[in-house]
Amino acid sequence: MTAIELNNIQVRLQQKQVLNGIDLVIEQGDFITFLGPSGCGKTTLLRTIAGLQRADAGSIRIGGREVANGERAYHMEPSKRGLGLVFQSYALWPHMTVFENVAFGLQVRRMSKADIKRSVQAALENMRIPELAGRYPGELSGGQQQRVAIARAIVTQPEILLLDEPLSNLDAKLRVEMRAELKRLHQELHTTIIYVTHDQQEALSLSTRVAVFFGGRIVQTDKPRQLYKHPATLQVADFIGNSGLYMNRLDGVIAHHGGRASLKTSVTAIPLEGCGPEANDKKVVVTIKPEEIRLFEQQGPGLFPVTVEAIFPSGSETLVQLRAGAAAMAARVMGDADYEPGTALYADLRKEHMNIYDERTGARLEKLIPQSNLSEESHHENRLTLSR
Ligand SMILES: Nc1ncnc2c1ncn2[C@@H]1O[C@H](COP(=O)(O)OP(=O)(O)OP(=O)(O)O)[C@@H](O)[C@H]1O
Repeated sequence: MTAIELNNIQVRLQQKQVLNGIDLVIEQGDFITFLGPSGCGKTTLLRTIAGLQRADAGSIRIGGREVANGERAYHMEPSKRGLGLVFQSYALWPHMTVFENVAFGLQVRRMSKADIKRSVQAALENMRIPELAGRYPGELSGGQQQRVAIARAIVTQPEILLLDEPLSNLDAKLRVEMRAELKRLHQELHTTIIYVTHDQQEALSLSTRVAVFFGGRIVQTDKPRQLYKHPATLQVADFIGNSGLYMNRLDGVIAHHGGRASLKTSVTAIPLEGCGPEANDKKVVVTIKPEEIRLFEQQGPGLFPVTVEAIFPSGSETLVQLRAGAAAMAARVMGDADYEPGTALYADLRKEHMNIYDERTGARLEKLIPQSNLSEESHHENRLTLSR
C-alpha cells in the first residue's frame, strides 16, 4: 500500500527554486533515504511533507488523504498529518525530565495517566533507556539525547517517521551503534521511515530505497544495491563514489566496424553488444569500482600493464593505487598486498561490473553491454588472482 505520494512538488524560497517538480511514491514499510550534497533540497522536501513548509505547487497525499495542494493553496497543519519527527538538533525541553519529554505528545491527546505511563515506558524500553526516565536532558550524553528524541517520536505510534540527519551530531562509534538501532526499530515496528542524510554509506546500509537529489530534483530512486551497482548518471556515480567508496573513471570512444563494436579506452579495448553503427565515434566515460579490478603478477590474455604507485592498507583489505599509462586507477585487494611503489603488475576490468555513460549528457548507456572474451575468462579461472 502507498504511504505517501508526492506529485510535482515545487517550492521557492526567497526567489530561489529549491524544489523543482518532485514526484515520488513511498510504499508502506519503506525505509527511504533522501541522499544528496548540501543544499540540494532534502530538508526542504522533508519539511514540506511534515507541513512545516508550504508547497507552491503540487500535491501530497499521506495514507491516501490529501494533506497539501499548492494549486488550491490547501495546507493541512503538521500536527494533523500523523507523522513522527526527529531533527538534527534533538530539541528536547531542558526543564522537563526524559519521562515528561516523551510523555508530552500523549498528554496533549488527553490519554489517561496509566496509559501514558505504559506507553512512555514501552518507548523508553524500545530505545533501551528505561533507566533514564527521571533525568534531565542536560544530564545526558549526545547519544542518549538522540535516543530520547526518537522515543518521543515513536511514542505516539506514528505510521510514518521523518528523520533529518538524526545522527550527524554523534561521534563515529555512536553513529554506527545508532544505525543498528534504527534498523532494528524499522524491522520491529514496520514503520515507514523517511531519512535525510548526505552520508552515502549511511544511506546504502540503512535504506530499502534511496532517492538521490541534485539541484532540487530527484535524479534516481533505487534499491541501495542497484544504486551502488548502476548509478543512473555520471553525477550520481561521482557522488556515490565519494567518501571512501572510490570510483575509477576512464575516457573511451566507441568504434563500430564491419558489424562489430568495441569500446576503446587508453588501457584496453572491450567488445561491446547493444549498439549499432550510429554509435561509431561516440565519446563515453567508463566507471568501475576498485573491487572490480583484478590484479595479476604475470601477463595473460586481455590484461594490461599497471604500476603500483602507493598502497593504503585498512586491516581487512588494501587499496592499491595504480598508474596505467596516463590513467590513474585504484584496485581493492582483500587482505595484505605488500607492494613497493614501482612494482609492475597486470590488471583486468571485470567487464560485467562496468558502467558506460554518455560523455556529453552524463546518462548511463544501459543498453551497451561489455563482453568478456572466453580465452580471458578461462585464463583468469586458471590462475591465482590477487584481488579475490
Ligand atoms: N528559509 C530559507 N530561505 C531561503 N533559502 C533557503 C531557506 N531554507 C533553505 N534554503 C535554501 O534552499 C536550498 C535547499 O536547502 P535544504 O536545507 O533543503 O538542503 P539540504 O539538501 O537539506 O542541505 P543540507 O544537507 O546542507 O541540510 C539551499 O540552497 C538553501 O540555502
